[in-house]
Amino acid sequence: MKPDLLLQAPEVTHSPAARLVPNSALSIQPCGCLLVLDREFTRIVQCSANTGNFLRVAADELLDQKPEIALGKRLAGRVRSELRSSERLSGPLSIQKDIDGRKTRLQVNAFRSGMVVIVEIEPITPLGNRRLMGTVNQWLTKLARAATPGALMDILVAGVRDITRFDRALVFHFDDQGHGVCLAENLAKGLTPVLGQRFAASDYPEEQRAKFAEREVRSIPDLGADAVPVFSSLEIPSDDAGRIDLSGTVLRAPSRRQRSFLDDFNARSLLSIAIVGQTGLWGMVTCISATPTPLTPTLRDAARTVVTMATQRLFLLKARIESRFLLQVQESRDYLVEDVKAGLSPSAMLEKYGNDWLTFFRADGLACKTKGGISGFGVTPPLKSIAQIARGLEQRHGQGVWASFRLKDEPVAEGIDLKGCCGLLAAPLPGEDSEGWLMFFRPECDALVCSPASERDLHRTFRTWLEEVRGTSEPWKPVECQAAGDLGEDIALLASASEITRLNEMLREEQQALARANEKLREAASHDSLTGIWNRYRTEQELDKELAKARRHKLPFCVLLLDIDHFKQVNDTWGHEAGDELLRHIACTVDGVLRQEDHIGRWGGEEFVMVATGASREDGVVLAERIRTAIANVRINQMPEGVTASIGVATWRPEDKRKELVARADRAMYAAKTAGRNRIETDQDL
Ligand SMILES: Nc1nc2c(ncn2[C@@H]2O[C@H](COP(=O)(O)OP(=O)(O)OP(=O)(O)O)[C@@H](O)[C@H]2O)c(=O)[nH]1
Repeated sequence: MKPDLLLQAPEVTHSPAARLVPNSALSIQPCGCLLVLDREFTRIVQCSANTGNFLRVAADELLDQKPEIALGKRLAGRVRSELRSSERLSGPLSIQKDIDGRKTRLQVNAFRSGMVVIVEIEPITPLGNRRLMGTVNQWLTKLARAATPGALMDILVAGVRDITRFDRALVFHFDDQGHGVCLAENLAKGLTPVLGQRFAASDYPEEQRAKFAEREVRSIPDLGADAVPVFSSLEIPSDDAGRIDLSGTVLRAPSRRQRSFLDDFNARSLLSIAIVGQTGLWGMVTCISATPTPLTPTLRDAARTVVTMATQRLFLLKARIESRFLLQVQESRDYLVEDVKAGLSPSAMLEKYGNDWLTFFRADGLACKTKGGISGFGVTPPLKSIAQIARGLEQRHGQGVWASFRLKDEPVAEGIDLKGCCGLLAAPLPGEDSEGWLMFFRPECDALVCSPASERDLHRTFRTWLEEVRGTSEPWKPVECQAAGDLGEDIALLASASEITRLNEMLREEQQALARANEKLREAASHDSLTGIWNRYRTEQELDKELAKARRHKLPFCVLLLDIDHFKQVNDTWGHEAGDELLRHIACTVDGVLRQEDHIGRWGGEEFVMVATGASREDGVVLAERIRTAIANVRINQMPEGVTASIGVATWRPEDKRKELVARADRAMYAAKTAGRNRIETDQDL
């Protein structure tokens, strides 16, 4: 038999009762009936066995006939013309039939599925005195006012349950890996909550999720009701049996997976409505009851309207959260511009912004690796591990933002101590020869931390999920990766500015050290290391300056040469160190006696030279006397007795050179020594 035979019903002009051959692959729920027509909508090629209950025409009378027999001329014409230009009716149509003596409205839906058109027919049962419009409006208003996704979900489950009267309404969300979690729940008193319940992606495989996202609504009013077979008038070869896809109709019989899901909850009826985002199935609203719960299409559509509205609001709120997040990061970036100017270091930057960034990026730890080093903030792997990961990223990954929520399985982290960090978002710090990274770390997923109260609470799916996701963190959102990349660019600027500041700082310090060394050298070249006063070289320079000044301005000045008396005995008696100490004290004492413009220098050993500018011989003698008296009063700890000094005073003569002037002072000093020491002599007679 040709494979497309089932679609090619034989031409039948009268309406003899057709032979009923059940299609073993197809069955539906008894709450409605189903017609399968050829693609031109001219022949009923298959139909459910229960058409008589709804359409007043038995299945064998419908098979191979025109759709008008079942739907009436007007409705059939309308369906035919709408399906000429689209895949499905723009909205449900309705017809009225006399069923058991009562006028009953039937909702008719039709859509193309492969090579056939499927028509589903369900009775619209009256709502009694329920005012559905008002109820739906009230929930839509509440949804429109929800300020957070969490509040929105709570309103959604309350609303859907209020409309459908199921025992329990739940919102499940699928994460990027397809793992599910129950985010919101509204349930009748006495039922055990399943809020927070997780289940593994494998429990609801990708393919089924994708299909559900397309058809959006699944309704099983009574799991226990006998399935109704679908008939054809011809034997359908087993290869062709499943060629008609009923997954698009709300009437299809429950699958094994749905049965086991409902068994897990001890439930008898189900309504699921998909929450579909731009990237596919985000989650679903699922209602379940322990008893059969008939749901007229009107109520089902009302629940769907509420879910559709909630879906739009949810994505709006999420978009707002994302844009608030980006704004917060942008604000930090604006501040960073100032920090770049101020030369803030990366570690200071982490101190300044660390807490904010951890909150924005929902991370526990943060690290910044630059050429200058690694700084960490919050809970991170050890700095050594961070350096290893950074090296791995450079070698294996190159430039660009890199993220993982299962770090331990990544080659870049192989054999590295991660200290429990499971997620890493790494943004490169771009630069000429950059080796820098900004890294955010996340711990193991929160849900793994909560341990179930008992083994019984370890629901099968939760246990599977636990096995699948152990060692993973919350995944990183694309918007977080984008923001981290932007932040990385600014931090790269900050890091290089800080590096320049650091180098400048080093340069300045080196310059200062050099200046200090030079100063010391200069000091050493002109000062006596023991007493700190001028040395002989510097004193000679001063003498030359004074001689030139005297010659130019005819201004007299005196040179006093001082020699401590019996200094050898001081050393011999009190030790050399006491001698040094005494020399320091004498230098300091004499310096204190001199006027501001006069100078003292160490001439050698225990000899000192004083230059008294603008001083006459008499002035020189007075000064020498003051110095002699001051020295006689000097005492140091180690030496109770004082010392005396002999001073020679020489006065400038116009023909003087330095040597002659000092020689006269020296001779005068020797004269003082010879005359008995502790006295003053001048060069008057020399
Ligand atoms: N402690 C100490 N002693 C010094 C220093 N420079 C020179 N002397 C000592 O000073 C002493 C000078 O001795 P002399 O030149 O014999 O003269 P004097 O003992 O002072 O006797 P008169 O000058 O004749 O009164 C020597 O013993 C030197 O070793 C010094 O920097 N520290």
